[in-house]
Amino acid sequence: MKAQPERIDLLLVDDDEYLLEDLRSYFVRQKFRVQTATNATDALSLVEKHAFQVAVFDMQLPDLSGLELVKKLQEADADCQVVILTGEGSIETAVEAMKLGTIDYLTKPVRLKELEAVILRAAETYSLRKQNQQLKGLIQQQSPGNHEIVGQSEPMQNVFRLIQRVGPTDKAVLIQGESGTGKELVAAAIHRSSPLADFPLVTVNCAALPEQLLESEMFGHEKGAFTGATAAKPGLFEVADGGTLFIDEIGELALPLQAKLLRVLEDGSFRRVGSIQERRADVRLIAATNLDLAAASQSGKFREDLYYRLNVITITLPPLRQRSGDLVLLVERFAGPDWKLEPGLIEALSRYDWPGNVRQLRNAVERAKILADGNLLELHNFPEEVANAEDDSNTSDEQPADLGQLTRQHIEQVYQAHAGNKTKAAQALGVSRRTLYRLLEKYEIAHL
Ligand SMILES: Nc1ncnc2c1ncn2[C@@H]1O[C@H](COP(=O)(O)OP(=O)(O)OP(=O)(O)O)[C@@H](O)[C@H]1O
Repeated sequence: MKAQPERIDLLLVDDDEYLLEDLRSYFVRQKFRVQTATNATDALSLVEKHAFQVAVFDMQLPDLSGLELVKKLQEADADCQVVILTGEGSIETAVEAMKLGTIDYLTKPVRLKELEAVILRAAETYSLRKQNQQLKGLIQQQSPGNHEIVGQSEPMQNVFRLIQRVGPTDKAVLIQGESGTGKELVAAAIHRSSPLADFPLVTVNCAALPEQLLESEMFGHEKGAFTGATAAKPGLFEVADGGTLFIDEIGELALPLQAKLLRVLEDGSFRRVGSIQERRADVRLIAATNLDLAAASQSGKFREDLYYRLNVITITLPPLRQRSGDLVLLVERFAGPDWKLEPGLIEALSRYDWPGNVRQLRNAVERAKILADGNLLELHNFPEEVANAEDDSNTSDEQPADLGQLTRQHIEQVYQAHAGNKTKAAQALGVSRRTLYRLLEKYEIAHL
C-alpha cells in the first residue's frame, strides 16, 4: 500500500524561515498538502484544527523543547506521525524522542529525497494504524452481544441445533430463507462456533456488484487487468485465507463465476483476473440465498454440480409468519428494556404477513419508537399496512381468495402508497430494491 502525496496532509515546523520555505516549496511541488509554522505554539494550534498524517519539526524551537512538543503533539492528535530534524549535537535527544513514539529522525542538513521517503513511510504507518482501528471496530461489531439470534419457536430451535452441529466442522454450508429472515446472522453464528472464530468472517454480496467487479472483488486482479486497475489487488478469497468466506445472495452469481467458484471448492485453486498464476486459498465457505436454488439449478440458471457441492449441509430459515411465539420476543428485543407494549399489540402484529420478515419488523418497531409520545409502543405508530392488517381479515366480502393474491395486493398498496418510489417502497416492505423489482415482475404490477 503506497502512500500518495496528494492524500498526505503534512505539517512542517522550523524556526529557520529560509529552510522552511525551501521545504515547503519542495513538498508542494511533490503535491503534498502542506502547512507550516515557525514555532511550537503555532504548530500546536494548527494540529488542533486540522488532522495531519505527518508532522516534521526541528528539535530546537524557540518556545518549547523538542521533547515537550512531541508529548503535546501526541496529546493533541495521537494518530499524527512525527518525524524530527536535529542538529549534529542533539542526537541523544532525538533518541529520547523516538522512545516517546516519534517515527524517525534525520540530521541536518537534510537531503530532500531522503526526507520525502521518510515522510511517505510515516504516512503508510498512519494508514495502517487507521485500518487496524477499522478492523477492530468491525470485530467488535461482530461480537456475540450484537448478534444474538432471538427465537424460541420449534423451527428456530431446529436452526440452533443445526448451527451447533455444523459450526465445528469445516464443511460448506448453504443457508436458505426469504429476505430478512436472519441468514447473515446465522452465518456469523456458525463462524463464531467454529475453530476459525478468531479469524475474520469475510463477506461478499453477489447482488451488490456487476459481474466483472464481483470477479475482481472475489478473486483479485493484477495491475493493468482492466481500465482502472492501477495496482494489483488481492481478492476476498485471499483475504479470508485460513478463515471463513460468507457469500451472500449466491443465487445471483453469474454462470462464469459459478464455474470459478466450483473450482475453488474442489481443489482450493483460482487465478486473479489478468493473471495466469495459480493461487491457493484454504477457506471455509458459507453461502446464503433467498432463491430456490434447486429450481434454479433445474432451469439451468445455477450450475447443478455447484448446487450439490453447496447443498451438503443446508439450513433453512423459516419466514417470520411461521415462527409462532417469536414475535413478542423480537418486538421486546428491538424495543429495548425501557419500553412497554400496548395491550393487544402482539396479536395485532401477528395478523400481518411480514413479507420482509425480521428486518421489516425491526424497521417497523424502530419507526414506532420514533413516533411514540412516551415509552409505549402502539399499533397506530406502525406503518399503515401493518396497522390495517386486522381490518383486512374482517372484510370477508372483499377478502382475496389466496395468499398469492393477498401478497400481490399488499405489495401493490405499499408501492402505490410510496408513489412508485422503489427505494422507499422496498424499505417499507423490508426487502432489497432488487427483490422489489422481482416481486413487481412476478405479480405483474405495473411500474409507476
Ligand atoms: N432471529 C433474530 N433475532 C434477532 N435479530 C434478527 C433475527 N433475524 C434477523 N434479525 C435482524 O434482522 C435484520 C436482517 O437480518 P439478516 O441481514 O441476517 O437477514 P438476511 O436473511 O441475511 O436478509 P437478506 O436476504 O435480505 O440479505 C438484521 O438487522 C438482523 O440483526
